[in-house]
Amino acid sequence: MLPDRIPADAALFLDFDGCLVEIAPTPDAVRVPPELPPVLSRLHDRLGGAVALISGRAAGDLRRFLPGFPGAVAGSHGAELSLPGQPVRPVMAADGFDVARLQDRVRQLAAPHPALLVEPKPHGVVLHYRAAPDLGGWVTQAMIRLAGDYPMLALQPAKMAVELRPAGAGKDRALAGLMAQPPFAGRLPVYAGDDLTDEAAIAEAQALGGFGVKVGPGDSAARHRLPDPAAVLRWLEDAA
Ligand SMILES: O=P(O)(O)OC[C@H]1O[C@H](O[C@H]2O[C@H](CO)[C@@H](O)[C@H](O)[C@H]2O)[C@H](O)[C@@H](O)[C@@H]1O
Repeated sequence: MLPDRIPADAALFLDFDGCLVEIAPTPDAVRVPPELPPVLSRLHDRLGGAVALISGRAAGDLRRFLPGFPGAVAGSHGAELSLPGQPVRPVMAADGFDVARLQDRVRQLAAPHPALLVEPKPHGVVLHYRAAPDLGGWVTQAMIRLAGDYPMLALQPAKMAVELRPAGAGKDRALAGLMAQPPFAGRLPVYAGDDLTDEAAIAEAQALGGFGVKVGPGDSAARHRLPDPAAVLRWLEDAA
């Protein structure tokens, strides 16, 4: 079912890849539609500043793609927070391991397979197999084995990728944390996202009396659905 117009008392939480931008062959190849930044700015004004991005991406990465975005950004699945005008800060960095060493170990794993792509993150690492889908099973097993050495990290399957991220992080916790503070507190949480990692945040938004919007195909607990990022943009434009 298509979502209604975004209510004026909404707190709007948006995923990035697959929701605001189409999935691309590599993380750096995504294209931000030119209409998107002004629409996000207008919505930010209209909703009293209660618009945030909640993404698996590093927060700095998101600020680079949307440099003028005036709202809050929760990055690395909520392990980092970037409030407007403030530097990115860790919310729950996983302690007790050397992140550079972990990233080196993943690079070594990937070395025999040049089509694999290693994406280092401030608190973890992603191994992408979009350019070699046949290696998906191998990547998953290799990352599961590696995860055994890192109890403070959680294995996060994603679209054509497997990630190790801080075990305590989660988009649901990021949403709950923002909803506890101004300008989000007291508003109706609305969360839109396309991936498995978004389901916890969709459930959290709905548990707090709001609603979730699943973008694209696949099972979801969301009450509403939009087919793709182009439809998300139209939905945002209608309310901006
Ligand atoms: O939470 P999101 O904003 O949806 O971010 C999830 C992950 O997105 C990126 O990877 C995915 O998108 C890439 C670009 O379209 C694609 O090439 C890749 O196959 C997808 O898995 C990003 O690179 C990750 O860090 C995010 O966790």
